[in-house]
Amino acid sequence: MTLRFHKMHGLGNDFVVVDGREAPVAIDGALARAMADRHRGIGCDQLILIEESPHADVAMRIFNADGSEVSACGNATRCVAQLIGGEATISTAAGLLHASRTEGGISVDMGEPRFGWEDIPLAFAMHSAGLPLAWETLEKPWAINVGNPHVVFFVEDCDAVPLERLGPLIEHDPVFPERINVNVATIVDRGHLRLRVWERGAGLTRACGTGACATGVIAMLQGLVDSPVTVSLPGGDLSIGWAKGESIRMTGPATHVFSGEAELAAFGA
Ligand SMILES: N[C@H](CCC[C@H](N)C(=O)O)C(=O)O
Repeated sequence: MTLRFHKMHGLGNDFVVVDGREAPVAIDGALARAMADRHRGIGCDQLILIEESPHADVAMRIFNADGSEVSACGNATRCVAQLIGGEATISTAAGLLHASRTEGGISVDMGEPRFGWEDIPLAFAMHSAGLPLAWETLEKPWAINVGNPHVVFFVEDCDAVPLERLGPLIEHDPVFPERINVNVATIVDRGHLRLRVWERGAGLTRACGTGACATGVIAMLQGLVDSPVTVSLPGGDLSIGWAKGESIRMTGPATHVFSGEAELAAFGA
């Protein structure tokens, strides 16, 4: 079977997007892993499957490069919205997301954040204190769910953190039964922070939309930045806006690189 796909990225966080609306495709973790493989497959951080939805323009399923299926991906949400015209409601496992075209690219209402949840039994309410946990120099993280689970560490210089070593230790720590996305952030000023992310199931990425949402909200809750805040990731900038009781608003670019075809058999399917 021939598979059509779109290669896209959000600030270098790259995706293979398969539109299953025309020709339904059965994608499981093994196939996602094979397609995401940068040597034997097409290569991407996440594989994105678009499907029909009875209550939205489209449904979007998200598979990390390791084949794990997850419920939110901010950068991919902007890419899918752009692919289907810019204005879109997108149904995900984390809920119904609304996207619109703006001069900054694509804006997405990412839903309201949640603090403390079943995946992190030790999670404290955000206004009290960070979790009483530490991994070498990284300590007292803040836990937040923005459709997927994140911990956020505020550090003096996020570029100096050995995230390629500490990231997997934290991601796979048993305190996080669903694993975790790991964010290390440095406040620049009240309108700007820098961020690097070790993503659950994908490793170091050039950008993480939900990580920017998670970090921006916690920095606002801690009174460290105003809303909106510019989040500078290795791949570029996102704008994050939020106020208590409201949906997080993420704005940034979405890039279509090329479209292609591949035989499913090439991935061992
Ligand atoms: N690694 C994430 C999914 C992708 C998130 C990221 N690529 C984004 O743009 O939000 C997780 O396992 O929850």
